[in-house]
Amino acid sequence: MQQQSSVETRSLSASRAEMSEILMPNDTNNLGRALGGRILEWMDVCGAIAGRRFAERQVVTASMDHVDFLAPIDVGDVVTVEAYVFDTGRTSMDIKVDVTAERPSEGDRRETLTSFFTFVALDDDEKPVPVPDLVCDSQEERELRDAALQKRREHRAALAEEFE
Ligand SMILES: CC(=O)SCCNC(=O)CCNC(=O)[C@H](O)C(C)(C)COP(=O)(O)OP(=O)(O)OC[C@H]1O[C@@H](n2cnc3c(N)ncnc32)[C@H](O)[C@@H]1OP(=O)(O)O
Repeated sequence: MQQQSSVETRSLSASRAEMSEILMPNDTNNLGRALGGRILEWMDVCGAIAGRRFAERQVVTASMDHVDFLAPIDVGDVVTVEAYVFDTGRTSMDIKVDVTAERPSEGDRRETLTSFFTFVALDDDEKPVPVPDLVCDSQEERELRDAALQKRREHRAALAEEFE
């Protein structure tokens, strides 16, 4: 009889999260541009949703990588945050979070920043608990996973070079 594996798995798609906001005056600095902290908050929330969908547990942010704000986001822009799990440890999940901004009337959509978060799943006693293994069932999922692994490697190598 064939032995069944008891390792729980979950697909990358199961983790995907997306949220959009209109950048309001309350979210801006005195130049009418996005407050960096507000964007980081939305990234943290979207990343946590991806982690909770994947782990089906409460999660906490353990870390986030360096962030570069590549382009301004102006009041009235539609800000979209997207996140997915691209790697897993025993109790931790690495999550890529991308932010784009757009003026629908102008038909543009700008990449404004990306970062990589680590979230840890917690059990009912708020202790780290194992997460499912990530599986990529489709070509699209494999490409998303590989793109995230590659981009994080590049980010970290560039940072290491900068601080040498
Ligand atoms: C200040 C704030 O408000 S931060 C925002 C909200 N976040 C929080 O409140 C989380 C506060 N931190 C914590 O509760 C704990 O440090 C935890 C849950 C993240 C980790 O707990 P620990 O007791 O260190 O657990 P443990 O050593 O077993 O590590 C658990 C996992 O977390 C990972 N981990 C722990 N610290 C970090 C870190 N700084 N960066 C990335 N991963 C980390 C470990 O590598 C391990 O992963 P693995 O199981 O996949 O191998």
